[in-house]
Amino acid sequence: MTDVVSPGVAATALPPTSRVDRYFALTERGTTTRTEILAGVTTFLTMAYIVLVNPSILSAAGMPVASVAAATCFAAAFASILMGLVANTPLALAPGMGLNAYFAFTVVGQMGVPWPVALGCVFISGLAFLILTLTGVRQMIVAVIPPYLFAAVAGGIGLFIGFIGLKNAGIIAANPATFVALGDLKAPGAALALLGLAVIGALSVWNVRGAMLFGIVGTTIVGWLTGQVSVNPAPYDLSALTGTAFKLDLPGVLGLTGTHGIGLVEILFVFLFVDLFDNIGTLVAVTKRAGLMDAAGRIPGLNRILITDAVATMVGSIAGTSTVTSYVESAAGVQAGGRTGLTAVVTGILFLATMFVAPYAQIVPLAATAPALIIVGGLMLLPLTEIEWEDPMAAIPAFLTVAMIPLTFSIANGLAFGITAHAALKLIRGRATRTDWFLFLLAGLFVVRFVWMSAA
Ligand SMILES: Nc1ncnc2[nH]cnc12
Repeated sequence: MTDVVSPGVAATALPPTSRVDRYFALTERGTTTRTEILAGVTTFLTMAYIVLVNPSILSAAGMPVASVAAATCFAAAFASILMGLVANTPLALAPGMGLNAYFAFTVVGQMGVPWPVALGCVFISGLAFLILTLTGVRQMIVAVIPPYLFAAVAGGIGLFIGFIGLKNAGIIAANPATFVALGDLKAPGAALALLGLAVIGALSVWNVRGAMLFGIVGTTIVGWLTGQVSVNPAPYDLSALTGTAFKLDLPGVLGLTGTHGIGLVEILFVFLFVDLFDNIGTLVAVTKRAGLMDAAGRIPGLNRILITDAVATMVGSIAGTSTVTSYVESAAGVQAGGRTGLTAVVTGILFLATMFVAPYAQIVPLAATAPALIIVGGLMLLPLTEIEWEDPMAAIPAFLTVAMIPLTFSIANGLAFGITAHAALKLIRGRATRTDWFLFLLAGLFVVRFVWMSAA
């Protein structure tokens, strides 16, 4: 997969009529400005839930909700507009589900890293992503990871997100005998979340654009009517929007030594690898659906897309949010006819406009964002269908990856189990080759990590 198309190259059958047409190659790709605008609005509606859900997750790390909402809008706007202008692809971006949970619950919650330092880690992982892409090392890494592990990580993250949603809703609860059990469904929060689940589910099966967004807003209104939501009508202070901007602590990252030393390597590794996995998986899914892949199965402008992603992650961390990634929801815009970067630019402009209502994100209760987590989690299971489950060489590492991510509440553990099992089975089956040295290096590091963790 290499960079084969530049934006603005327009070998048209019909002469392009405007500069916009020439820049985005609208006529060449058989689309119009109107179709692209509609597609951009469609993508925005399907992914706008992140403006409410991301702050609700990152607030678990102690980050201010209004500021994270603003940072989410800004990062999504910046990244989507850049993607449209630089890579001319109908791909919108935003802070990714999965890594936001890893950021809040594992890095800050379990490892005790302060959130500004965690933002510093996100910045460095974005920089590393950029360097790996520019030097071609990324291609080498992708080559040693089998496609089924990409799929398994995506599915495992889907279960992880769904698990967090069910837990946030109180639909499941801790149980000393069985670890996890059914929660009290009559509790107000659980009942409200179940209602939200029903509403989003119904809107989704009716193919309503913005099902997720309307479901969250509708659930919040019901929560308000039933006295579960306190709405503070005071006008908001615009300075609240900048509570996370420029707060990243880079020197603090270098200070993560001692007990955090090995943790730092792991944090950077997970941020980097999951961003890489997320992007490649999403790109394949969306460009395939848009018919933008070339005959050899290559993604046009791949390097530009990944460079944009890396820069977006760095800018997002400066604004105050976890890793920014290409959104699989962009497929909705593609379904609506979007074929060029103009679609992404329109989505980005809408995110920019949303920034000014960001402080109201605080009104939305956990019970209203939980149903979105559950449904997004379910949708992220789709890549699991690509795994050859009848082949134990694939099924065993894939299952370990899928199971360990939610059950250990850690993407890192799932990655570690999957990659180690893949390497071990390759060795046992006598299929290891010299070109697999990087795979075995990774697996070796994971084994050292497991030994170190159990000794700690
Ligand atoms: N991590 C992620 N990757 C791709 N699409 C997403 N949509 C929401 N979160 C996503």
